[in-house]
Amino acid sequence: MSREVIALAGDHGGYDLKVSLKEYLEEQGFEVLDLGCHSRESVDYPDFAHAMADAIGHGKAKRGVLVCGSGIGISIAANRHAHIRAALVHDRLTAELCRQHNNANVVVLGGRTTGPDVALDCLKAFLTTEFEGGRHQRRVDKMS
Ligand SMILES: O=C(CO)[C@H](O)[C@H](O)[C@H](O)COP(=O)(O)O
Repeated sequence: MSREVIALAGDHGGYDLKVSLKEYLEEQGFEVLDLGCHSRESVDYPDFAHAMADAIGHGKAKRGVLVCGSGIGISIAANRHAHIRAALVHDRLTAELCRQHNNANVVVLGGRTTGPDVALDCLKAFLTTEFEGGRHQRRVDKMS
């Protein structure tokens, strides 16, 4: 059986967190499409948000994880793409809700704002929580 591909990208502010999330995803058996960045050297977060949107838009992955310093800039950039529903989350509850109510296809974390243990908990919730559909589907449909 083929492994699910999870796309992963972020800027220098999220680099350390990206490394630990990548390790977790690989341990869990996911194939990680690492879109960079690949060091702590300063880069521009929109480049990585757009790379994520391209990867999902071209069917290379269905779900993705973005990280920057706060998670804010990279969320704004990613959500400029109509097919992306990127949710900046800060705890398990917001990570669950972004799936249950918003059918988020990208979870966003802040490497300078969220500790690694909480970030990992958010990622686990994002990966395992189903969209509830129903009234939420109607609202998601109205976004596009
Ligand atoms: O986009 C952001 C804030 O909205 C991210 O946190 C960036 O990682 C941050 O702006 C980068 O800042 P730096 O001073 O260039 O490291």
